[in-house]
Amino acid sequence: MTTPLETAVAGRHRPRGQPAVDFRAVSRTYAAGQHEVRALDGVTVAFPAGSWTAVMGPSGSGKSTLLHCAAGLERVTTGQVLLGGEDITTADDAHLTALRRSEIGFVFQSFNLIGSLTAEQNVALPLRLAGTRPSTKDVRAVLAAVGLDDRRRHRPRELSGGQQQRVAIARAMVTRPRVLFADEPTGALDSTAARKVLGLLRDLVTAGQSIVMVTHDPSAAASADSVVFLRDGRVVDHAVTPTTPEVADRLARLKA
Ligand SMILES: Nc1ncnc2c1ncn2[C@@H]1O[C@H](COP(=O)(O)OP(=O)(O)OP(=O)(O)O)[C@@H](O)[C@H]1O
Repeated sequence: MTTPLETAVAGRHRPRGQPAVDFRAVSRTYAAGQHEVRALDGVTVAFPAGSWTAVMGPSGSGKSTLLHCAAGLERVTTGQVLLGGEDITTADDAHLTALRRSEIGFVFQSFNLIGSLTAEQNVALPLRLAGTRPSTKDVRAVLAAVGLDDRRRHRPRELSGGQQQRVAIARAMVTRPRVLFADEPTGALDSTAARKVLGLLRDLVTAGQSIVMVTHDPSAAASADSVVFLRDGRVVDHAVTPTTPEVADRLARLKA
């Protein structure tokens, strides 16, 4: 029998051997007065499909920039970013917008739900923005998949932080994205709610979803399949299924 989570993930982007996101010699610089800040400095890294990768590093190491470049929210200065094998660095703005709507889901630390809309209406929003008439069945299925079927008429203020983040994950998943990007998804949650959100992300990966997550929290990173460490805009370390103390230790060494 297909579980609600498997239905939410769908077979559209099941792993086909190629990375979900592939960075090839990517640099991103920003002008800062007379100077130039090199937020990403020749990053070559592949984020495997059907896998959950955490990105860690000291403050200012380029984590958010990497996530934004991967999700097509920001353009790279040099190098290539391939999303499901397609080079998005050459895409024009219209194509990039279309890709963002259909191929990418984004979850933020602060949930970013619309306060005047119910959970159901928030989840339906990406479909409306994409010009599709949302099917009540699809919206309910994805809310059921995150365990919030009984909260669909609630507005964000009537939900706990953890429930709001699960609505945000449902909203990101409703378009069945190739990659789910998460920027500190547990940063605003207490440890119980954080564990539940991390458990949900694990269930999504088990159902075939690709996830790239930025976090400062070693225990959140240890929930992922692998961890990529950045320092000064460069990939400097990589760990596969590390424990929380191993992640904390490697991070401490980067900050030393
Ligand atoms: N729009 C911008 N204009 C100028 N400099 C920027 C801009 N965005 C980021 N930077 C700089 O690029 C570098 C990397 O920033 P980024 O936000 O990617 O780091 P981060 O690892 O996500 O940091 P944090 O953990 O503090 O969120 C920093 O030096 C930052 O000041």
